[in-house]
Amino acid sequence: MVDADPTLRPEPLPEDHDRALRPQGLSEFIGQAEARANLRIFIQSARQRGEAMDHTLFHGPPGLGKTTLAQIMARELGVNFRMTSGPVLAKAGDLAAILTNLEARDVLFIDEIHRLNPAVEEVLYPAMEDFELDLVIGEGPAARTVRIELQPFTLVGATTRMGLLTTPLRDRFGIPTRLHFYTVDELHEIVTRNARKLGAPADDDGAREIARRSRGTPRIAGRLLRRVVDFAIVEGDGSISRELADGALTRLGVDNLGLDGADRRYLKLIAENYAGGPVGIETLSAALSESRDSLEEVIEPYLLQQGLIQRTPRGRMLARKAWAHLGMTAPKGQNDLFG
Ligand SMILES: Nc1ncnc2c1ncn2[C@@H]1O[C@H](COP(=O)(O)OP(=O)(O)OP(=O)(O)O)[C@@H](O)[C@H]1O
Ligand SMILES: [Mg+2]
Repeated sequence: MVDADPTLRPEPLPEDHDRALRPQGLSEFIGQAEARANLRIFIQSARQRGEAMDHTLFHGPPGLGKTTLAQIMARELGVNFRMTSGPVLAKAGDLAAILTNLEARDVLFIDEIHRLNPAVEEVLYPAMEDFELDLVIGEGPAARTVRIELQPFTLVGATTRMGLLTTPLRDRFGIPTRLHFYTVDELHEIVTRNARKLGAPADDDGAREIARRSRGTPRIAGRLLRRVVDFAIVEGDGSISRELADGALTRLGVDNLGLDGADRRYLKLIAENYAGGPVGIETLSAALSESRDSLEEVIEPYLLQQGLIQRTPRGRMLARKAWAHLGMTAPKGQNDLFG
């Protein structure tokens, strides 16, 4: 991962904490039409009943708006937003401290909820189901359990790995919501709006060029836009045309499908060293010095969605489109597999 530009990966960077570009309400949130329409109903119903909204789980690849939607929910419900994450909650007591401080109907957001420690997860079950906390006080023979009543609250969980959630946890979410990659049109709208907010207007083709090369992901669109704005200010007239966007993105190593160095290295490895596959994920992970998790969570979802690779029981295989994209010819027999 030496030559990959880290600004192109969808992991949160400090600039995400700059809230300038984050949509504040459901009506400002572009895309995810189905999720948005359903949330609107559930939020309004909870408000009319004066009750805590049901627990909600957002799952999908990084950078699609899980955290943003959780914040929007709290704002639209008119309640406090409390945020923590699976790996941060080391002990049951850490979670208990947060739960006992919630006010009625608050939203508690737990990011990376698939990484909860099992002892912490145990505490969460009765809290989610009955708004109760069973705490063990003291140690040894003197230990006793006390039950604490909690205020009704809404747990919003987010995960990039739905498959790693335990069944009892998954079953306690009344509103499981899958987020999908954005269409180019949706990203086009997001880029156009954000370019205006950043004071560097993009024309239609300029915004579309950035949208096309953002891997279906608003976080990447935001990052690429900021870099293109830099080029527009320093080397252009401060506005974004297709030529300017294309030049800037190419210099950033983002190709015309939106793939960056890490994506291309993944594809090339399978092409050049494994004749197009199938090759196991552990082998790829070792050869690329990338964790299996980051291959599965960050790199592969978009390659799969684009039809560049396929997952088979025997491993990953390049699809015909990937050979064409790499400018290479598939070995004989390969094309028969992918019509
Ligand atoms: N629908 C949208 N419209 C405009 N901007 C969006 C939208 N969704 C997300 N964004 C922007 O994309 C960035 C990433 O969103 P967010 O942090 O919510 O993603 P996430 O799914 O929580 O990612 P992760 O899985 O890495 O935590 C934010 O800067 C946010 O402002
Ligand atoms: Mg997030």
